[in-house]
Amino acid sequence: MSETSHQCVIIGIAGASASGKSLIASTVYKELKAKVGDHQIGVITEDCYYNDQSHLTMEDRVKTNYDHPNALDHNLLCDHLEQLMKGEAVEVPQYSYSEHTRLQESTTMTPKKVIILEGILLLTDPRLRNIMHASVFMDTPLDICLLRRLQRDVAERGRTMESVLVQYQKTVRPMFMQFIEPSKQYADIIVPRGGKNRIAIDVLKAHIAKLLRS
Ligand SMILES: Nc1ncnc2c1ncn2[C@@H]1O[C@H](COP(=O)(O)OP(=O)(O)O)[C@@H](O)[C@H]1O
Ligand SMILES: Nc1ccn([C@@H]2O[C@H](COP(=O)(O)O)[C@@H](O)[C@H]2O)c(=O)n1
Repeated sequence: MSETSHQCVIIGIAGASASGKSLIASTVYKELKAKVGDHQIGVITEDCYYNDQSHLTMEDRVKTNYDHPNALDHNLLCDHLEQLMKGEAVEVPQYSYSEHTRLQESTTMTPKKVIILEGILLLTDPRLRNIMHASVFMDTPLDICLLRRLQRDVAERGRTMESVLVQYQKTVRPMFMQFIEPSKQYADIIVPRGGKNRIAIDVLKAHIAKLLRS
């Protein structure tokens, strides 16, 4: 746990792709928002900070390793979190998984008391670990993650089944082994089974509710 937070507390949720990070973050957010309002709590997704690749051909964009830390602009993410902690609003980029580029539009994030930050490589970066007040690792078995990613990427991210399987073997699984799994050691809480783990949701809600009262 870091002592650097001022007006805003950051809770990080990391883990494999399709391990349930977005689902648990959005469930905690929606259930707390209903009680405290959305001026107190927000969610930021690390995926919004993928490097813009509009200067590359589609062929080169498809070949990119999106599971390596170099694919992400953590400098911008750290700058934004520091601004939020100082009480300043930021423009969070929007990302297109089908085009592999940043969109022209961004989303304004006003300062919040608590920000839930979710993403695969968050705990690999010491700067982000230091900013976090608490961290969670979604420890869902990889075969379940692959099944869920396959369904989600075909339904929602404009992918074919074959492209998901090729990418999984080439980069997703190897990068998980090299970077993401070893970062589990830095988590305060390890959540098994995925984004519907009710006890984990309630523990996170109780922790955040306590922070909001303080
Ligand atoms: N425990 C669970 N049971 C059933 N489906 C789940 C569970 N956890 C996550 N999912 C589903 O799996 C898919 C991937 O989850 P998501 O939260 O998007 O993962 P991540 O953000 O880690 O990539 C989504 O369609 C989500 O609804
Ligand atoms: N252009 C992109 C950018 C990212 N990905 C994949 O997204 C995964 C991370 O997002 P999750 O919501 O699944 O955590 C990551 O594993 C990248 O492979 C992509 O396919 N294309």
